[in-house]
Amino acid sequence: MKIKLLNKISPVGLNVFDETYETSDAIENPDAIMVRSAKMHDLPRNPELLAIARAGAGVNNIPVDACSEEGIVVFNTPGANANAVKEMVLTGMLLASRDVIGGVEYVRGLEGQDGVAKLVEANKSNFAGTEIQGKTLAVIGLGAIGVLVANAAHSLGMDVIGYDPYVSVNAAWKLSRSIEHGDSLASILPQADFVTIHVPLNDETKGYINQDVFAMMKKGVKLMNFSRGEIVDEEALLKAIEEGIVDKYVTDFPNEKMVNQRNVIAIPHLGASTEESEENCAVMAAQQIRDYLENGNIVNSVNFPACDMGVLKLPCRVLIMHRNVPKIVSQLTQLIARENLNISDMNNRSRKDLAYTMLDLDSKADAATLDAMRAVEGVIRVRVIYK
Ligand SMILES: NC(=O)c1ccc[n+]([C@@H]2O[C@H](COP(=O)([O-])OP(=O)(O)OC[C@H]3O[C@@H](n4cnc5c(N)ncnc54)[C@H](O)[C@@H]3O)[C@@H](O)[C@H]2O)c1
Ligand SMILES: O=C(O)CC[C@@H](O)C(=O)O
Repeated sequence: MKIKLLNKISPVGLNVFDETYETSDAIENPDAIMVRSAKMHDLPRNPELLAIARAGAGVNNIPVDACSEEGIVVFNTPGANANAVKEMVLTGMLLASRDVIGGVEYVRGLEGQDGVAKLVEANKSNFAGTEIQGKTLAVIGLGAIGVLVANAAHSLGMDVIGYDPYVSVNAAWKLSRSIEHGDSLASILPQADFVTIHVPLNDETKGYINQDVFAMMKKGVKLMNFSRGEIVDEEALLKAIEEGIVDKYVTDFPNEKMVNQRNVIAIPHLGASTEESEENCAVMAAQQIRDYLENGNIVNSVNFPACDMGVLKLPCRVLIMHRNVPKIVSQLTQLIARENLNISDMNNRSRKDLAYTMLDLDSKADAATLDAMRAVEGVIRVRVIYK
């Protein structure tokens, strides 16, 4: 099996692959791709490609809809880098509260001067600020990262309110009971001294923090964006800075416009850049790819349903990706029955308009049966794994 690496992937993750795998950035016609932030929308996809694993959370760099149409499973690694991002958000809030960066630059500028200790005491008030304890933090998006940030901020003495119209049961369980939640942005933003955004970038959230949303915010708010640059409307942001609504904007997504703006602290996308997080993401992504290539199991996909039949023990497993419409499964099983093949076990799962069927057979399926399955209307891809 050939795994193409589109970004630097932690070697600990690559160790998940045994000697039957080849991993490199130079591979052509891969069976699977491992990627971090590389933009894949304009890259060609070879017909053999079965899976793309995003060693991270955001999948906006991957053409997910096109992959679904081509029967390519897209995985991500939910939660694997959440702690790293949480720590960076806390750093961002502290950097926005006192001018630590300006202060450090000031001290550097004193090189070669006499009386440095006296000078810093005379000028330190230029870099003083406020504490985060006792302030109110609004968390937009209570997923893997939002929950960790909310709980950590609460334990540092902040009052925390959150908003997430699609919050999962799992995330809700993890959220500290002291954290309030609102039913709209308007219900959480007016009282917040700090706002932090933890939502995916998609059609709904592009430009989410716009002029109307800035108008809901308290004057002097400090805004953290460790999600994606495009979630914040930059024109509206610059206006909000000008008007004193936003006191500091801390972003992990610098661009040409943001590199040197007043009151903007731009960090070079370091949210997930820790040894621990890179290892966690790479290991999880590699394990998911291996399980899919070797057993056809789908865990943590963002386009196909979760479907897991464990390690393949029978002679043959047929994997069918298809539309979630009536009569497909019955047609597939009839084709198997026609050849007198026995289905020992099966699983069928759906997600929106896509479905996935796994069939464990007591003997090998012949090429003609597999081709007949491929010809069923609504079938996207048929793959077979032999033991
Ligand atoms: N800076 C970095 O290095 C870094 C690292 C990891 C993730 N991220 C970004 O952070 C995002 C969130 O990561 P996560 O691991 O917490 O993902 P997640 O899927 O666990 O959580 C996202 C949450 O946002 C919520 N949400 C979706 N639309 C919303 C809306 N319109 N309003 C409010 N909430 C909404 C979802 O219900 C979900 O609970 C990722 O999609 C990625 O873009 C950045
Ligand atoms: O891979 C990275 O360094 C960043 C990952 C991050 O943006 C994510 O969405 O998980």
